[in-house]
Amino acid sequence: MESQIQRVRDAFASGRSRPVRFRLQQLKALQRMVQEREKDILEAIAADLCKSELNAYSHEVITILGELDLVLENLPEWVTAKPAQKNLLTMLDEAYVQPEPLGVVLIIGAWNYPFVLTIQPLIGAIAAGNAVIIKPSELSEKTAKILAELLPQYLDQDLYAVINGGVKETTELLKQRFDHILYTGNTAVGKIVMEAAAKHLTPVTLELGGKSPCYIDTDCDLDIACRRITWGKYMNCGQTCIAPDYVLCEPSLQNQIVQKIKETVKEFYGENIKESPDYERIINLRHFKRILNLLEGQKIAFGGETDEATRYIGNGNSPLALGTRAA
Ligand SMILES: NC(=O)c1ccc[n+]([C@@H]2O[C@H](COP(=O)([O-])OP(=O)(O)OC[C@H]3O[C@@H](n4cnc5c(N)ncnc54)[C@H](O)[C@@H]3O)[C@@H](O)[C@H]2O)c1
Ligand SMILES: CCCCCCC=O
Repeated sequence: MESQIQRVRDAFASGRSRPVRFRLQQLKALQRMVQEREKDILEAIAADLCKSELNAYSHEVITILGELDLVLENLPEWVTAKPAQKNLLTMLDEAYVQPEPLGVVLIIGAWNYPFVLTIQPLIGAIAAGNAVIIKPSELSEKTAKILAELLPQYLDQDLYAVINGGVKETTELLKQRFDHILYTGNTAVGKIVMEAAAKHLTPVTLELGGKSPCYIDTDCDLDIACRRITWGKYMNCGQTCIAPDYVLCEPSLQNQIVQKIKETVKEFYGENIKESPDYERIINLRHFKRILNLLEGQKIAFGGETDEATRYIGNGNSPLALGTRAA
């Protein structure tokens, strides 16, 4: 691992990641990879999360193509030096702000949107002229595998390296010095990443978890509110960082909200949700059991059917639909 990182560091030191022309060329190669290998990418995401082709494309691929278009169009302007305001100390100088690459960047991806959450930071890191070590989540193993297979076929192999592995490998990686770390995942591991980075005074960007409550007021349009909440909660079977976690409302609205969400779920996924091609599955058995534990002792409003073999939880990984509590 150390020699792999040293190879990436040497490639950065060679200076070839810096010219804007090179960055644009690498980003176009990444764009080509997504376009040419779309089928393989969608298959890998589907295998990890049981995502339909349409969902995998609209959740993950379309975002990346949009990000690439944005960066390809704007990068030349973004990297141009901008005049800086002068002061007493710099009044005789030519003063400007010039964006510079940081060096070797570590990207640690998460499993819930395994392609977009790994490739989006990669686009930014390449655009800024950095070299990159990419560590996809080991939980979404098919996507991790396809990234390790495809990226070296399209990108400079010395500047951008994929290192796959689990906690052991990530722990080893974090002992090394990086110039920036971008991590997406849970808060507990976020603290581990920040502590490891602090040892080298490495700056970090941490995209962590949290709670996303919804509030439905008495003057809301209930149909629209319930439709939007259902969409946000059931997308990717609830496995989205900003999926609604719970709904706060006047007690008088509770039954109507549960009823409207039930109806919307049926409209979105049909009578037999288990057979719906649009309804995903929980990423692994550990998370499946964790969610079942959360449901223990709760009042189930509707659904609740489970199938451990396929990690199916009927009507969603969703206390909203599965349980209601009076305020
Ligand atoms: N803010 C955002 O944009 C965003 C996006 C997606 C997910 N999330 C949050 O991420 C969380 C889900 O992610 P997760 O943590 O389950 O993903 P995960 O299990 O895939 O872990 C994330 C990464 O951390 C590494 N890792 C795990 N344990 C480690 C350890 N002990 N030491 C070092 N590295 C370790 C893994 O190898 C993986 O690459 C949720 O809380 C979700 O809300 C946030
Ligand atoms: C449509 C892209 C959703 C990305 C969500 C990231 C958090 O889980």
